[in-house]
Formats: sequence, C-alpha cells, structure tokens
Amino acid sequence: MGGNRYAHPSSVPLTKGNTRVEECPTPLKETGSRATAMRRDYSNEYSHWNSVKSLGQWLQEEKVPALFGIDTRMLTKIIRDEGTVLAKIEFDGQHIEISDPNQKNLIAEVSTKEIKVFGKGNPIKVVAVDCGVKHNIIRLLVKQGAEVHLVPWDQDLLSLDYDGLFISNGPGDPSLAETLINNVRKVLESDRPQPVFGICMGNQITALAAGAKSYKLPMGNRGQNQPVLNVMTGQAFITAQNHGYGIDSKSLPAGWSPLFVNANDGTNEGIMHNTKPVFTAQFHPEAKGGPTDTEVIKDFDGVA
Ligand SMILES: NC(=O)CC[C@H](N)C(=O)O
Repeated sequence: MGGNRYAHPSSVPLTKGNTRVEECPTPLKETGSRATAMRRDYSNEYSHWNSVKSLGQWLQEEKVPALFGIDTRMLTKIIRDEGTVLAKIEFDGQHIEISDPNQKNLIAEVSTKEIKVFGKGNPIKVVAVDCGVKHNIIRLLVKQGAEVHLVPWDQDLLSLDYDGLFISNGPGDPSLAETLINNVRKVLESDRPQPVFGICMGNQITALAAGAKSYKLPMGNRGQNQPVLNVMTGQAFITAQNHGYGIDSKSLPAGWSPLFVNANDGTNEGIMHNTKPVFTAQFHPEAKGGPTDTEVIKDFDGVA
C-alpha cells in the first residue's frame, strides 16, 4: 500500500476510460479489513499511457476480492434508503463471518509505532497525532514551515514541547479512541497557550475531549463537492470529505461553538473554542477541489 495510509497504490494502475484506483476508506493490509471492489463493468484491456498493470492484477496482489457485472445503481439505492450496511462476498462453499470494522479501535492499528520527524530544522514545531494521517497533510504543514513530529495515537501530549498540536484524520469510530480523547482533554484543561487544530477524526476527537457527543451518520458524507458554511463569516466553501461519524453540535459544552456547518444536511463540519486558539475541520482542507478554497492549514501555522 506504499506510503499512504488510505491505501493509495504507489504506482497507480489506470484502466480504460481514465478510471483510476483511488483512496480506500480504510487501510487494507494494516487493519486486516476485507475491502472489496465492485464495478458495473470491467475492461481487461487497459490502454492509459500511464498504466503499469491492470486493476485486476493490482487487486490480486493486494488480496482484495472484486466483483463486476453488478448493478451498482441498485446498490446505491439500497444504501441511500437504509444508510450504511455491512456486506460480505462469499464464494460457493466458503462461508465467512461478517465482521464490523466499527467495533474496533482502528486508529490503534494504523497509527505510527514510533515518533517520526518531517521537515527537520523548520522553525515551527508541530506535534501531529497520527490517527492514520494522510501524507498530504504532513507535506502541507512542512511547506508552511513546520517541523512535524508525528506521534503514536496514545502518546502522552502534556509532556511534549510544541508550538502547535495537530490531530489527524483516521478510520473508524472516534469514541473508541479513549486514550487519545483523555490525552487531548488534559491538553484542553491545562490552559496551554499553543494552538490545537484537527482534521476529520481530529475534529471528532477534539469535540469528544471537550465533552461533546459523536454519533454514526445514517449516510456518511463522502466526495469532493460538499458545501460547507463558515458559521462565523457566512463564507461558503466546496469541500472534500470522507466520514461516517459526526459531532452533535448541540452537545458542545459552554465555551465552544460550531465553526463550520454542512449546507446540505446541517451536520457539524468543525468546532472552535470561544477564547482559546483551538479549531477544527470535519472536511479535508488539504484535499480541496480548487487551488485555494480551504487553506485552513495556513491559518493554523499562522497562529502556531
Ligand atoms: N476521514 C476521517 O478522518 C474519518 C473520521 C471517522 N473515521 C469517520 O468516519 O467519521
């Protein structure tokens, strides 16, 4: 799965018609999750100039079962009406148990085991908690002048020196990462002056640490055209998203406010502390649809 936690293959195989294998919602090998690829049609002939192998070859190498000839529109309708559903593919005579990845603390499975430093020598020291971080976030932080210390998910944070604390995106149910929630709560209660910023899982962990509640969304928000409003300024953004859990804005305790809201379904898209430099985004500002739409990471490095 190369360097990207979300299983982006290092050499991206492309099939006919420009379809490429894109990020998977959970790291496949590292979590042992049984990811599956499903397509309406599949072409054995691939011809893109950049292709190195077929999609089928890559899936076989990665031990990902795949089906094609499926009416994916019918599946979409089921998911749209029922919400997220578990599914399994069985071959004749080979029974497998269905397993729910949301029962496991997946963050513990994908997080770095030791501290890693990126952008050594850069002037701003950012401690980034690795819940399954997308490498583009590290790249952007480094580009903004940060020396990024990527730490394991259960690292004690109070004992670390930093100019800013970042909590990354990551797979699974945020409420299962209790050690991290408690460590972030200690930071919030310590009145340390350094800014705290979180993306996606980082929003959820920060909100849970503040005392808010998370819940499973009936339909996750995924894709690259989710409209979001900044509650403070009224500014609208088109954002990239990939999450199945949400924070209940109404459960935010005194001293906290929603910062962003989804203009489609009204769900929470980020929070802020009313007086301290703590703010988060549920969407992915590092994966913006346009060049400068959501450069929230700059704001974080600006205050750090
Ligand atoms: N991209 C993320 O960080 C996702 C957060 C969380 N796993 C969710 O599904 O809501």
